[in-house]
Amino acid sequence: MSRYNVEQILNLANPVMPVLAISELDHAVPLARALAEGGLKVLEITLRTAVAMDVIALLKQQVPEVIVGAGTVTSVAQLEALDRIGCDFAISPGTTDALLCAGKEVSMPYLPAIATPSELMLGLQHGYRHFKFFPAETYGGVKTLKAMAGPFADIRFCPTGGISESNFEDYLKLPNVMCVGGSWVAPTAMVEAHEWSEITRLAQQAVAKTKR
Ligand SMILES: O=C(O)C(=O)C[C@H](O)[C@H](O)COP(=O)(O)O
Repeated sequence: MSRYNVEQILNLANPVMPVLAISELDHAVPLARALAEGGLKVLEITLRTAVAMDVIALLKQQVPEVIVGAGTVTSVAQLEALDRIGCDFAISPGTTDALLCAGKEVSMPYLPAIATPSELMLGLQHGYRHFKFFPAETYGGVKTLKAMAGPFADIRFCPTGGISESNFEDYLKLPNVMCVGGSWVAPTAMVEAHEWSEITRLAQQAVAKTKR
């Protein structure tokens, strides 16, 4: 059983859930520690790299202060494999009927993504109340989320995709947004150059901005 439910995870992720595509296993621990030190403790490890599953298992073992989630979950087989290795939560960039069903059976929280009202309504039918909104900027960003708050007032979102230091605060002002997701707090060039203290600074900057 995961330590947290989806509501707690999204609350703890505020203001930003770093979206990470880690290509070298050696980067995982220092990167997670750098982000945690900066105040960002809920991480989305995308399954876009060959080592992603190993990264998740390693972080679960060695960095207990972070909450380790998986992103880019596109199949039920992946969801079940993540559950077996004790991942804390799973996120998809979209969803399918099969994933919505399987997400209710696994022991960790599953966050499906939507981009339209019809996709949202399919998720509602399956009992979901929290969604990733992806790709946020391309699908109307803040304006779309404001429109969704009319018919779907009690639904909460984690918008992701195209969000950066320059616009994340606009999203966090919305009552239906619990946190945003973004890769800007851990740029690939900084990770490759092992600039861990710079990454801590980016994380601190995001946290400080939202406390003003
Ligand atoms: O891989 C996934 O599962 C995704 O859902 C995509 C990521 O969340 C976005 O690619 C992050 O967006 P950026 O912050 O614009 O880089």
